[in-house]
Amino acid sequence: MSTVQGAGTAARTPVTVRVPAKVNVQLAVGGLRPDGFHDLANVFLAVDLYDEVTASPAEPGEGPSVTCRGPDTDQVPLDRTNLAVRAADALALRHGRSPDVRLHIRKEIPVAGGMAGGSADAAGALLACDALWGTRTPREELLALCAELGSDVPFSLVGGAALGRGRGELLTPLDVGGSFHWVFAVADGGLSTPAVYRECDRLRRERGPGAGVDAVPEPEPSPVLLAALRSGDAKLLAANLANDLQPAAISLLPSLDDTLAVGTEAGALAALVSGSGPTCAFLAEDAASATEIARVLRAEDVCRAAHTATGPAPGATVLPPAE
Ligand SMILES: C[C@](O)(CO)[C@H](O)COP(=O)(O)OP(=O)(O)OC[C@H]1O[C@@H](n2ccc(N)nc2=O)[C@H](O)[C@@H]1O
Ligand SMILES: Nc1ncnc2c1ncn2[C@@H]1O[C@H](COP(=O)(O)OP(=O)(O)OP(=O)(O)O)[C@@H](O)[C@H]1O
Repeated sequence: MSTVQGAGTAARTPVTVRVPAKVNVQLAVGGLRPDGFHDLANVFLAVDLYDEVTASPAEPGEGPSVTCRGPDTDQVPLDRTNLAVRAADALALRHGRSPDVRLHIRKEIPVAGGMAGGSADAAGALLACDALWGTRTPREELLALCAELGSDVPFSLVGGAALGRGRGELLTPLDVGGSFHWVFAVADGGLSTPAVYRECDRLRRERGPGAGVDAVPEPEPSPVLLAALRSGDAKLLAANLANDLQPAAISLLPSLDDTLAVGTEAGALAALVSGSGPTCAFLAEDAASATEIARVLRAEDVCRAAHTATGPAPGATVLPPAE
């Protein structure tokens, strides 16, 4: 049996971790910071649309490799820049060991869709490699590694619902009093997150001095929105959904306006762009309404795919070994 020095026992069989997508029910974006990030009040909700990351043993010195299956995975890099590989590298460095692992990603989360797909894979790979290598990294250290890998990655690990401050990595868990029904309309192609933040700054600058990027207020979570989550009140949540990146995403991809309008016409309580987009999110009254909204979105041909999902969903979870 192989063991890792100063740590637990390494697994000889593959470890699979399931990780949820997210929707931002509030995304309040502050001014541009000197480090190139924006301060946020970011209210995350995890939904039950999942990627699965499997970590399998590799030969000593082989290093990390990754394969990926699912829609649009031709856009996912399979080299050292893949976020799952970067996570394996970061964990191995932390433990002073060689990052020998074969990673496989089963992808359901839209690629470059504003639903934290790459972040989910990073969180999944961290947890899967930690179990495979028996490195038993304390939760706080895993969260710190997640934050190094990306602003959304800590939330992918914890799931549920949380308020993200700072650049989104400083999390406070939130109580949720029920399950919310969603429909996600996946666009053809993706949007680059940095490009959407840049466009947000540009639009603010365009509004002129005094109203533009220099006069952005401190982002704050909405107390009414947090109360809606706590009570599980879908109508109250719908009335308070807000995404400061939405005008920027629509400016870069104007057809999103049509997608949002079609889902609203089909009976959604509210519609918004998910994070940096271009996936559009529709909050539905119940499961039947969600199914109907998804049907109409597909029939009207305003998206490449429409998925129903519910949230909150659990964060990254090690699955029991397959029989
Ligand atoms: C849009 C959201 O998905 C909402 O949850 C996130 O803010 C984006 O999180 P992410 O994809 O994990 O982003 P990161 O990998 O940390 O950063 C990518 C780029 O997005 C921009 N970025 C990201 C987060 C943030 N608070 N401010 C930013 O301006 C920066 O240009 C940064 O270089
Ligand atoms: N494992 C991965 N899965 C998907 N994309 C990845 C991965 N690793 C690296 N990438 C790169 O990251 C880019 C962003 O993809 P991702 O799916 O994370 O976007 P996103 O969901 O919009 O992110 P977020 O919502 O966190 O801003 C992709 O275009 C791809 O080049």
